[in-house]
Amino acid sequence: MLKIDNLNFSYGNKKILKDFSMEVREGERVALKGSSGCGKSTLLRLIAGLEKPSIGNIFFDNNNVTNLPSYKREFGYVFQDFALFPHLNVKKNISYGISQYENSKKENLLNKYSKMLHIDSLFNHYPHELSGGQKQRVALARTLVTSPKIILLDEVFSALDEGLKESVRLEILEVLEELKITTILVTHDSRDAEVLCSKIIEM
Ligand SMILES: Nc1ncnc2c1ncn2[C@@H]1O[C@H](COP(=O)(O)OP(=O)(O)OP(=O)(O)O)[C@@H](O)[C@H]1O
Repeated sequence: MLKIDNLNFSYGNKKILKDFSMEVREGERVALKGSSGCGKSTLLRLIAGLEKPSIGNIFFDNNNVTNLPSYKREFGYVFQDFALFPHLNVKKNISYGISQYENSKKENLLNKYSKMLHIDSLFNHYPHELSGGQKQRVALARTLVTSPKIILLDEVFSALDEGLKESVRLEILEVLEELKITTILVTHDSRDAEVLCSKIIEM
């Protein structure tokens, strides 16, 4: 369903990706692993449409989306640092991307994903009042309410304490399995890849 075909990308004259190809089937969860600086986040940015390849194509459901702007791809991207809006409470952070929806639809989505991720009691809190694991779940909920066709997770566990990581991984796994959402996870941690993904691609 997602096909990356012969992608090349450089920052200036520094080559980051050379003839990179991969395929991800619908509902599959794939981990991209590799050493620091090998281009994992860059590949996610290319898939999301935040960067454009110099050569190569990205196909989604047999459509060439290489030149499609990011918002038209409808892929969800959860950043490493979660990038929550500090001046908005949890409820407003989560509903940010669906503010144009009518109220009942918005409330339904908000409630569904907040319950699923156990953050429905935190609606009035602000990001600085949340733990790392709570911030991560808010960031995930904010992306999931938009019903993305694919979810791109960039090192989303790396900011968490070791003691918390495993339980958060398992919780997130449960949600992704329930939704059967196609997922691409960037990580340098083998355990993230083992727990969450059925396929691991070494870059
Ligand atoms: N905006 C940029 N301008 C120039 N070079 C960049 C830019 N962003 C990243 N790079 C470089 O591109 C290379 C790939 O970066 P990228 O963030 O994709 O790596 P990564 O595999 O995700 O690394 P990490 O595991 O450390 O997050 C690195 O050498 C990085 O320094």
